[in-house]
Amino acid sequence: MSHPQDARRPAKRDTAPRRPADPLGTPARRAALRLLDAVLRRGEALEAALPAATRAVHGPDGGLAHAIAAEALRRLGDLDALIDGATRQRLPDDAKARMALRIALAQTLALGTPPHAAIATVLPLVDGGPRKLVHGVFGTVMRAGATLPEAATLPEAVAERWHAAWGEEMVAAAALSLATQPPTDLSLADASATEEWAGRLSGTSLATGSVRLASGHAPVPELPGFAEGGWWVQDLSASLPARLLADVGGSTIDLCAAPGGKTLQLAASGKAVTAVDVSKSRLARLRDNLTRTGLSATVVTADVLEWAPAEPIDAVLVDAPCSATGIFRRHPDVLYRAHAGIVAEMAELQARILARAADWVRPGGVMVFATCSLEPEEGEEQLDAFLAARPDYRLDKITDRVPEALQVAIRTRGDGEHLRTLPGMLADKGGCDGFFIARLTRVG
Ligand SMILES: C[S@@+](CC[C@H](N)C(=O)[O-])C[C@H]1O[C@@H](n2cnc3c(N)ncnc32)[C@H](O)[C@@H]1O
Repeated sequence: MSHPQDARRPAKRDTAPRRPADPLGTPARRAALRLLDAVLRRGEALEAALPAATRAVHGPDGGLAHAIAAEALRRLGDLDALIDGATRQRLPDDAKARMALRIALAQTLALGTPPHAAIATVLPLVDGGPRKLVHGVFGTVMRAGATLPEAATLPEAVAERWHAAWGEEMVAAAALSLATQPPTDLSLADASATEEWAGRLSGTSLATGSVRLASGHAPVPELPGFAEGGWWVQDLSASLPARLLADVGGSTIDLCAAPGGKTLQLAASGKAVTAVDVSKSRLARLRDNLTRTGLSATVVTADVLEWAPAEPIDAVLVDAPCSATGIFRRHPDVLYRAHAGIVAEMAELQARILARAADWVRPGGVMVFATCSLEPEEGEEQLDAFLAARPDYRLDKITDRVPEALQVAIRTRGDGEHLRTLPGMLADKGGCDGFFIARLTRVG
């Protein structure tokens, strides 16, 4: 509604200096800058920051911005070493000039963008600022014929943490896999058709019910079988928790279920599954996945710290929220967000969820606990604390339930076993995500 006095007011002059229109290609780089800023300064997840950061760009530019930001994060340590080697005074970590250089160099050195296109599209990001410096440093790095090392440099804090937990070899394997585009694993709705799907998709199979596609395949929705719901994307490691429940009948609750990779697996094996998650948006993706695959599950939107089933249950899968450092190959942003404080916070939440879920299982029933984390606090130490607090639970032996390709991940603890997948496992076949998984039976 207009104000009655509007007519008498002089029109407000826009005195803010106008930015010249961006040249072609720059909006994608501006969006990449917003993404890096969201992850590195505000600690947001790259995927969560995408909608806001790419709102102003069109068509394939959103995908390009995502690819540039992900590659810059994957290679951040290496790019920064090149930048620091070409500047007399160290640029602050969050300086716009450093961000612009990371974006330009990630494109030329990792994505194959010609240098003149990479720098021309990035310079407008520092208009009215250190344009000359950015141009000069980029030129120096290019003239020196810089290339990226075979293994990526991990953030120092992460390398130290993992060195202390898993040793030098694991850190070297993680650095190598960070530099490599991971393959895509698919879980199949019909495990008996594994060979057929491997053939149709030109993939290989490392385990029944799973097909691996080398990186560089067509976009997922365009692959044969996506529309008809024959499979869904899920790393081989992530398929292990549901495999451990294959022989357990009766009612199964998939706790922290969205977007539903494990719910689909459980439903495909014929189980009556209740999928519980607190996130409405992630559950919407779970519902879409159920519709696409023609599988069914009861879906509950609830906070598991408040919700409880009406009756004792036969099996529960707790795929608990965690730091997600085990999936750094696909989500390199976790390496910059999951600091020690987050790990401790997540470990505490997991302990609370486990304690609740443990009370719902009937004697003789089974609980599987899983996290996609490479932090012992969210795996081995969590299991130790649980077993110390709950003498009514026993850690099961799992060898018979684990596909041969991943038996290398089985570790013994007392009379039982758990799974610890690490970077470096299956390295010659494309590797696997980092997971901790334990199966426990309620004996009391
Ligand atoms: C590791 S992800 C689950 C992945 C899923 N199981 C799959 O296979 O696709 C963890 C999930 O826990 C959910 N979550 C976190 N805190 C929760 C809570 N208090 N109650 C219910 N769900 C929660 C998150 O929304 C997230 O979807």
